[in-house]
Amino acid sequence: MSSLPTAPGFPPLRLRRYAGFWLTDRTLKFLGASHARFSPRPTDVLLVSFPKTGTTWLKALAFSAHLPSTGADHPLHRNNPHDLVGFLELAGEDDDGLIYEGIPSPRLLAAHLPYSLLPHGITDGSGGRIVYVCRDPKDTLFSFWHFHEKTTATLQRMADDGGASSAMPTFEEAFELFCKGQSMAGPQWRHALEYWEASRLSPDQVLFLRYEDMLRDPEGSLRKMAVFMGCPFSPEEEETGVVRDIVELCSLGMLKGLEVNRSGRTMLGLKNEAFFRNGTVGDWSSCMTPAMAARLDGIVAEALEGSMLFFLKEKVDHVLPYAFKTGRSLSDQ
Ligand SMILES: Nc1ncnc2c1ncn2[C@@H]1O[C@H](COP(=O)(O)OS(=O)(=O)O)[C@@H](OP(=O)(O)O)[C@H]1O
Repeated sequence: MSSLPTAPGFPPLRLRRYAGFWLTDRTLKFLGASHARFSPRPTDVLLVSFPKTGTTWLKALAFSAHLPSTGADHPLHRNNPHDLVGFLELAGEDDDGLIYEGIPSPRLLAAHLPYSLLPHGITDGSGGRIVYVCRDPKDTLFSFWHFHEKTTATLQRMADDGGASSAMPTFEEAFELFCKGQSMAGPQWRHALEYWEASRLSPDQVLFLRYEDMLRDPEGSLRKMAVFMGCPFSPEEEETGVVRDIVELCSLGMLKGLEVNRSGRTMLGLKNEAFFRNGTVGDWSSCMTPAMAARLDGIVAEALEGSMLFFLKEKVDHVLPYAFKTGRSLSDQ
């Protein structure tokens, strides 16, 4: 680790560049152990996201799709989604590495790791399916900014790197770091591109979703996920409105209002309330000037030029900032 390039990141944690990504010391420290100790199963479903792109929502929806009802005894009424679907990265931190071994199949797990840094047993096609969600980088940064305000102290404790700064950077400073890709698991565009390429090469193994599309059509997105995860809704469930009920239960307004999310903390010590804010598209415009937005859009477009995934500013119902086109592979860049 000490030989890797190091730099400050946003949130203000020391990051090291490894295999093209900026990772925290904590992630790097346990990465090898996570690979060694985690045994993928063909029935696993892994929910992957860059931080602040829809992880919490994806966890709630995927978890609920596996349950028969949304009644008062539903675990989401008493648990934050992060405590129902654990992060794969934590397997390396567990002393005996068995935290996920006791979960019966099919297991539902999550990760913020780039595709190229997932355990090989997952990416070689024998380790189950991956659902990936991506989001407009401008909204991602804005969301991170607000999350950071609420969680600085805990994030620093979690970082465990001694290199964290306690100072809250200005939005402009955070923007500069984000533009350089210096955020947890950044750059975001490279993270998304790896999963986009994997989804094109292996559509049965990787489902690529967009947060903006999920907002526009939550029921359709949930159905798509359920089919992909191997638990499609039956005609009876459709008839009784299960899809609508799950979407309602997992909506931002509903989850945010639950007592557990207003007062509790996740198992990692983060305030539950910090995971729920506005959940909209285009919030970035309250903090980012048009010039800043154009610069970030330009950086992303340039980084992805000629590749398979393009983030473009498109105004289709104000929720489709992306367009995709085919081109050369990431490995060619
Ligand atoms: N249920 C639901 N529906 C829609 N949107 C939701 C939901 N839950 C969380 N959010 C919004 O997602 C943003 C947080 O991102 P993540 O969940 O990826 O955060 S984390 O990586 O798990 O820390 C953050 O976005 P912003 O509102 O833009 O900050 C949350 O408000």
